[in-house]
Amino acid sequence: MSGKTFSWQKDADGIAVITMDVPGESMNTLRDSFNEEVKTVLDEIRDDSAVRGVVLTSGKADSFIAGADIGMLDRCTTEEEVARLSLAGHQTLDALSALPVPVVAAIHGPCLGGGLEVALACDYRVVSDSTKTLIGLPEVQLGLLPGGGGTQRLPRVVGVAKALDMMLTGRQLRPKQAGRMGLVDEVVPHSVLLKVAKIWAAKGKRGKIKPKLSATERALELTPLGRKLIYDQAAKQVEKKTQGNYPAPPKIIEAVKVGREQGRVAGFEAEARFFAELVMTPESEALRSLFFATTQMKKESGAEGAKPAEVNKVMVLGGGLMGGGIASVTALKAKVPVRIKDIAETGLQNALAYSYKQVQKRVKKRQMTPGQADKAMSLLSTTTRYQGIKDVDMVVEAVFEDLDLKHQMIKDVEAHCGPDTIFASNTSSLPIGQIAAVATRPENVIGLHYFSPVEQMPLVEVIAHEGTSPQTIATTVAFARKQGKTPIVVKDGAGFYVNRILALYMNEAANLVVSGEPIEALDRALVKFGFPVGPMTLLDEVGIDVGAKIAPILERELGARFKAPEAFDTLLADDRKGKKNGRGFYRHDGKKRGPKPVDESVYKVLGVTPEARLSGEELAERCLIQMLNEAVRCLDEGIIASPRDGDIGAIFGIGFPPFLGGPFRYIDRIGAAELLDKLRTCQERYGDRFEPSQRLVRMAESGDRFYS
Ligand SMILES: C[C@H](O)CC(=O)SCCNC(=O)CCNC(=O)[C@H](O)C(C)(C)COP(=O)(O)OP(=O)(O)OC[C@H]1O[C@@H](n2cnc3c(N)ncnc32)[C@H](O)[C@@H]1OP(=O)(O)O
Repeated sequence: MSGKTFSWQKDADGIAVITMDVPGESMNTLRDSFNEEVKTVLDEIRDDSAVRGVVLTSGKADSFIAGADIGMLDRCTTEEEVARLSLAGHQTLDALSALPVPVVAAIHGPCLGGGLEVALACDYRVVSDSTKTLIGLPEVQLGLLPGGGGTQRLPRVVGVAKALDMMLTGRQLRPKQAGRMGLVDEVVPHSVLLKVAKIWAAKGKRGKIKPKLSATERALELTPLGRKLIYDQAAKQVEKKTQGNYPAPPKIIEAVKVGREQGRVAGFEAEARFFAELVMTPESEALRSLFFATTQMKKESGAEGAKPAEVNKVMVLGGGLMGGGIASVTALKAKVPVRIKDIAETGLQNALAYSYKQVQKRVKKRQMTPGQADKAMSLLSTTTRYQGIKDVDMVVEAVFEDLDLKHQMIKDVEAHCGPDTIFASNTSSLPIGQIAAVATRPENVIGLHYFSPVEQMPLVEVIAHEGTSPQTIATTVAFARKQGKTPIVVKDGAGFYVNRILALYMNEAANLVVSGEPIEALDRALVKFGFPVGPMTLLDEVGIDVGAKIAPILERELGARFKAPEAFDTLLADDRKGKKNGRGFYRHDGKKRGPKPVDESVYKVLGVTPEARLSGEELAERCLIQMLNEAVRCLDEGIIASPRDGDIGAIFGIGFPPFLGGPFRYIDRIGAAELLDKLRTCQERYGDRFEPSQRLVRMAESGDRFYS
């Protein structure tokens, strides 16, 4: 990068406009090297007695500042180096604040992390009402705290409780939300942003900042005892949510507390120190790697050289939970017309109701206007017959896991749709090659595997069988992205990647329950390890019947290590399908929210007396090493193209603990030799399902790692 990032110009009214525009980059990010340049600009402005006010804006079309350059943080090797960066940033922003004239941030586009910290150092903030404008401190998602003064300045502007909420969740606010909170002073159309910012700049320096607080909030915020309640409550919630696995949230609370209770100097000093410590933690390193991985993946087409075709009309076959969800993200996210087909009217009504519920939620949260909701719903239509679909570009089938049924669908679609229509199957276990076997145009057949609940789960697996054309792959990948998903392209094979590694983990959990380990202890152990829910809760959610249906397919295609415990059949014989019929491992008949009690009668059905013999760590480890070993096998067999895809797939598809960076980063962290050792011990004790993969054996010998 060369050239200047900051320039300034004074207008006839004496308002100086500073423009930030990092040369050669699509987005502005903050770097250490800018401090000197900013200092020079501020000196020049201070020396110009004709300047009455300052507006700080971005020269980029659609971004203000997306935060500190994460790559710069990644290159730091010591805490001292990071602390120096943070303190230098504090000095620069203090100098901006200390200008004798009012300073206004004119914000359009992402204003995140260090970007918001810059804006907080200004006297006023004016933002565009564009959907591109996002305001927040997302550092916690990188395992960090705001290190540019955010932990100190935000509480002064919006109050301690709201500041903690923003920093602990990392959530990004829309302009109007930020306005309601008092974080920004005015929300205006983009076209008049600069003009309005200049009016604010002419108003004069702002006096003492007072957060907008309700009477109850004031009672809490303005007394030491009240604030103690806020800190304690936040700490309790953080512990519950993170199980102590993430080091950043407690540091965020501590930095706010030090600043509020011991004063400005102590607060800024604590922030820089904690920031430096956090950048060096393996948790932050893993979370930063996710940012780099997902950014890199956004640019990949899935098939080199192929250009995606436009998808202007979609059909979804099957109006069940998955079909309804797929139709919903197609209409609401991708904004593409979608026709749902089901043999039963009730299925269609349920699918429409699913989308209606989604839009209502958004309207309630003011993420959508009622007009936008109506428009989104108008993109959905239903049918019980193949009609009006000649021009659909993509058909996504989400019917039962039955090969004959899927074959029939391919024949129907080929008979009723055009020659280029893509047939995407949402099968979770059947190899796509087998589904495509009856197709006259197998190049149009592909797997597009969503996870439930579709609107929440960020991953999709795109599965190309041997005959899938590169164009079909590229179109499907681009379309999944339009639906707001992160696609990974995986090779064909039973269970693909995610369900394959999940199946062994779930089987092992079931084996542990069958051996008498208490259900809640097992779930607790894996939640403590960092999974969002335990395996038995997950099985109840997904459906014991679904697990039982997939298991034999995986065993037949992949071998005896996938043999599920016979317990599945025993449970089904007792009519236990999980949450869907209210009979599973847990009781589903009580209150809707909060933890459910274990249905003790399940032990009797399984013929076991529950007794905890293994520790939580041992329980978690036994399930986990099965998942890790199988992930390595998938890499070896080319099911996933890279450790990066395997890590993203496990985190976004299963909820593998993000702070560990995914199975492959985790293996690198503990060492292949250590994992091999654990697998061999289990193989001796429990059998060959624990046989280590060949690649792991080789890596343990050579000391190689997945990531350099
Ligand atoms: C001291 C401070 O407190 C510490 C910090 O500020 S840490 C950083 C906090 N900020 C963040 O976490 C925001 C990270 N960025 C994002 O979430 C998203 O990029 C975004 C919402 C801003 C935009 O998303 P989107 O429009 O999809 O664009 P996206 O493809 O992600 O990014 C565009 C480019 O900007 C880069 N970029 C965005 N934010 C960046 C950042 N903070 N650091 C480095 N690069 C960044 C991306 O790497 C990408 O670069 P490329 O074109 O060379 O590949």
